[in-house]
Amino acid sequence: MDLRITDISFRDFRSYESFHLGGIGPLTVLVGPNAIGKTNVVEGIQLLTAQSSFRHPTGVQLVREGASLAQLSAEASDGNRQLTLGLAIEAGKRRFTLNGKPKRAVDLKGIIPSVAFTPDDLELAKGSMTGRRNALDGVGSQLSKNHYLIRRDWDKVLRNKNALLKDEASPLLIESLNDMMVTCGAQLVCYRAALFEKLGRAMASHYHDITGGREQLAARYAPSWYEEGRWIEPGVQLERDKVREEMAAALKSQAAAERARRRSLVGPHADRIEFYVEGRPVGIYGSQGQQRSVVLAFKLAEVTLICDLLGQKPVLLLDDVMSELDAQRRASLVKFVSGDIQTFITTANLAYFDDDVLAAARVVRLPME
Ligand SMILES: Nc1ncnc2c1ncn2[C@@H]1O[C@H](COP(=O)(O)OP(=O)(O)OP(=O)(O)O)[C@@H](O)[C@H]1O
Repeated sequence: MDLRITDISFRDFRSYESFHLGGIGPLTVLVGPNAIGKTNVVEGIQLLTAQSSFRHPTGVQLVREGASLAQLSAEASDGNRQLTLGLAIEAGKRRFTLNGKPKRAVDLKGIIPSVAFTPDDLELAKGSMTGRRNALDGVGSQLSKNHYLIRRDWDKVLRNKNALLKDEASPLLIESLNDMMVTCGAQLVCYRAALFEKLGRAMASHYHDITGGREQLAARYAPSWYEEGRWIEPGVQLERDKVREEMAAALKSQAAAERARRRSLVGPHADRIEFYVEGRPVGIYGSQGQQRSVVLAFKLAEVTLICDLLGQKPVLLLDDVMSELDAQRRASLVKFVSGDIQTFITTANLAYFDDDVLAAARVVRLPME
């Protein structure tokens, strides 16, 4: 059996002085009026499981106003094993623990992964490429520590290079960073490409199901140095040495342009990701419904990949998305949820749920008495 959360408690976290939910089963629906703290619960679970929050808060924002230390914990069990994930936030710093022992965030990745789906994710189909790249790396970070670490290293080297370009440092000094850019950048591109190949295939399959087989989705990824319109061919595996060569050549040829624009133009921060529905980019040509189906397919693919690659089902966190989906897409999501994935759903309105879903769920009304 997979690890499942059985119990969560917060102290001085966000709006909660204290919060406890025990005896947690497969499906929990948190219902309550606006601003009552539904999303805060989901965010707490995401912080404990994915060691990050979709809101990207500072440490200070997570601690209840007026308090100095926030404490969060989750008990999980697979029937045999029992473990406790802990997080303390104080003076802006986060300290994670596993069974009371201090751990780095990176060492907890994948123990109980989670997939969050929030209204902000609806931007994935039509919003900026940055959002798509971050979403892809978010998936990769849960699946592999190395992906997480290399993205972190890449961000650091990119920041350094951009600072030099902004300060109009000498070309020699700027170029001295390029070796490091190539080492991290090529590695990240290779990780992304391998992951995207799997994610894209799973997305296409979910999209097919969501649309009842009426429409086809193709997900495409290209490193920043590919010319417009060129994508990595489906099924092709990138070779790291070749990617390194290509990136080094692109850095060389773009060096003057980078100096002129005073920012870095070559590297994973400028990779392109596009979703095509019926052969057209969905962000530009797609209907709202098609865009929502793409995002739903992305999220379901994320769950599928985590199950397949980690052998551990993730916790699914659905924050207020039922109201954003029409009946058919809600049905796809619910069908998936019923497939044994532990799920937490927040909503202001139970009318979005069918009776059989509610019958299978534990409905928690906030504020709790
Ligand atoms: N650090 C903090 N200290 C105290 N209160 C906080 C803190 N951070 C957030 N809050 C409060 O938490 C509340 C928002 O909670 P949350 O986002 O969980 O609401 P929600 O129930 O999901 O609402 P909606 O249905 O509108 O999305 C707000 O009243 C906000 O002021």
